[in-house]
Parts: sequence; C-alpha cells; structure tokens
Amino acid sequence: MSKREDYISWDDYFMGIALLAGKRSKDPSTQVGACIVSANCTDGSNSNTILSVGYNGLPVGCSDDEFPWDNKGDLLETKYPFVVHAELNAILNARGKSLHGSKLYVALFPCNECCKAIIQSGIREVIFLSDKYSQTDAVKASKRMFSAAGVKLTQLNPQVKKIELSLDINTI
Ligand SMILES: Nc1ccn([C@H]2C[C@H](O)[C@@H](COP(=O)(O)O)O2)c(=O)n1
Ligand SMILES: [Zn+2]
Repeated sequence: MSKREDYISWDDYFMGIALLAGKRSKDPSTQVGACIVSANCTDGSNSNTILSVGYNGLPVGCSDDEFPWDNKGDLLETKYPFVVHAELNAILNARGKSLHGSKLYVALFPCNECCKAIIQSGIREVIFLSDKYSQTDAVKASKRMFSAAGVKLTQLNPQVKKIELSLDINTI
C-alpha cells in the first residue's frame, strides 16, 4: 500500500487549529482563533511545533454571562473595552515561553493593539485568511508597524476549502 496523498498541508493544519480554537469563543458575532508555531529550522529541529493557541474572549474572572456582547451602542455597553483578542490571548497563553522567530496563524488580520504585542513578543510572520477590515485605521496602523518592524505578512491561499471533523465514534 502506498502512502496517503490527500493529507493537509502544514499551513492548512495550523490555520485549522486557529479556526478550531475560535469555536471556543463566546462572541456571538465574530469568533477568532490564533495559533503560534515555532519557526522553520534549517536543520529540521523543533520546527512546526505549536507553542500556543488563543481565541477572543473575556479576561479571567470576567463572567461571560455578566459582561456585554453587543457590538453597538455606548462603548461601556459593548464588548469592545473588555474582549481580549485571539492574537493577544495566544501570546499570553504562551506564559512567557520564547516566541522569538515564531509564526502566528489567525483568521482575521490583527488590529494595531495585537500588532504591538506580536512585534514585541518576537513573532516574525503573520499568516492570515481574511483582511476584510483593511480599510479601518486599526488595520492601516497595524500594517505600518508590521512593515517598519520587518514582520512578514502572508495571506494564506489554502489548499483545501474545508476541513471536516467528526466526533462520531462510528467514523473512527
Ligand atoms: N484580528 C482580530 C479581530 C477581531 N477580533 C475579535 C474582537 C471581537 O471579539 C470580535 C470582533 O467583533 P465584531 O466587531 O465583528 O462584532 O473579534 C480578534 O480577536 N482578532
Ligand atoms: Zn487585536
């Protein structure tokens, strides 16, 4: 028997992990996940290892049932001042582990606040799927900082459109 050929690529795998993490988000309108992966080493060592994952959600101790999830209205009645973005959560979830030279996979292009944390933590490449907020000041500021800091930006061209998972015991 020869080897299976329809296995997913590393890029699709890590973006899939980011998307799966986003499924944990309680945000009713937008669920974002992020996955941080160690750099490709030329000697093949320690590369393509997941260092951390995160999704958009409230800080520890802030109840998902007590804080607002609205995206319109007075600022303090919306989620915006409270939600930790997926990218920042992934960085914080690494708990101080070195992220130098690593890559970050995220479904949505990072905002300016996450951009600062990405740069400062030593992440060197951001791989994203959608850039649908490209016209916002947050994303414009982000791109300016990424460019100045030399962080590589790659829009993923996935090899597969869909990754299906079944948790039905009969399918294993
Ligand atoms: N790169 C991003 C962009 C957005 N988020 C989070 C922040 C909010 O929870 C949600 C956006 O909500 P919307 O304005 O679409 O109602 O997505 C993120 O984590 N990372
Ligand atoms: Zn952000």
